[in-house]
Amino acid sequence: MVPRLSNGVDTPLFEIKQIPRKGRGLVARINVATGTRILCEKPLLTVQSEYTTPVDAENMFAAQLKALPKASQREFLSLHNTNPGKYPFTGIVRTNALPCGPSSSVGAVYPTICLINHSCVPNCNHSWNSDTGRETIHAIRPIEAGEEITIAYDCGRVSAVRRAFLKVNFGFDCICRACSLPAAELAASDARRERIQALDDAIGDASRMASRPSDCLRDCHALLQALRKEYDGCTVVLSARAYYDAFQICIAHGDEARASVFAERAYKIRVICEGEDSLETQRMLSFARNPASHPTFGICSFGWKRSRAMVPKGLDAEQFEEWLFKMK
Ligand SMILES: C[S@@+](CC[C@H](N)C(=O)[O-])C[C@H]1O[C@@H](n2cnc3c(N)ncnc32)[C@H](O)[C@@H]1O
Repeated sequence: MVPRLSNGVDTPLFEIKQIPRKGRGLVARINVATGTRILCEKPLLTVQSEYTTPVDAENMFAAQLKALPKASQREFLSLHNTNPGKYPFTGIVRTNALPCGPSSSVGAVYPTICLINHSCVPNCNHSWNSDTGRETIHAIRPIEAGEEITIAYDCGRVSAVRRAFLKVNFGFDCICRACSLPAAELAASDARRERIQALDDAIGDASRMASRPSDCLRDCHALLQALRKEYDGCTVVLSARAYYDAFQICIAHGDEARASVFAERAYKIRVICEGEDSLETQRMLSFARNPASHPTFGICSFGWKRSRAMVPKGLDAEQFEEWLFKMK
């Protein structure tokens, strides 16, 4: 089967194929460039995370399904179910629903996106665009013709944690490239993910940001390096978050110059991972253009006060990074 894209592009980017030990999946038909929007889909069904009883949940899904056109009902019923039995609709939802945003309690089921298998080192990013009410899939590195298209269903913790999460929430044992690494390499990957988590926690400490901003900025630098190594140089949305953290540290201390560079970098990553029409992408662009519009401008101090025009010129790449992250 060769689906056509619904966004006006007439080149079929992928086909649906059987993938060994994973059921169906999407495979690239042609080479796909980083940042390409591969899919953009409306939900078939949306799901609140909490229902009072399993029967309530099943009845709710049945009612939503009944209201759909016949073709959509067939699409929903053809989706994989790791938990068939007494509550078939709930089983399909549990196997397939993706959250509508990173911390949303609402999930959604899609006709084609739900055929994309998981990888702990995915080549695509999935994101919910609340403006358009659609889920989008973007390539976060070049994908070769014949390669499987993958997304991460989880948020990338150490192997034991994410594997347990995938088992409990999606009902499968992950066989992706990262989970199949030899023991020593898996341990190294886990150590990097532990470090990523520890750095992220340290950067999120507001009192440290106020009292030791240079340390926080250096943690952002270390976090970005760890992400690059762990995710094989892919453009991951976690890097956009790290740049936005760096932006917030600088702007809280009055430095519009560094803040504008960090927001510009966060913007460019969001364009790749989510597209120009994502609200978060647009938010980063507005901060790149006017960092002082951020509500925390100067909230900690004006100790780093520097206008946007004071971004240094004529430095080589290494010198610029040293300036940007206050390495000296
Ligand atoms: C959302 S569905 C993806 C499409 C599915 N393969 C199909 O045939 O319709 C999720 C299911 O795909 C399989 N799957 C996805 N990613 C996998 C992975 N990394 N390792 C093993 N199985 C995977 C599991 O059976 C999982 O429950």
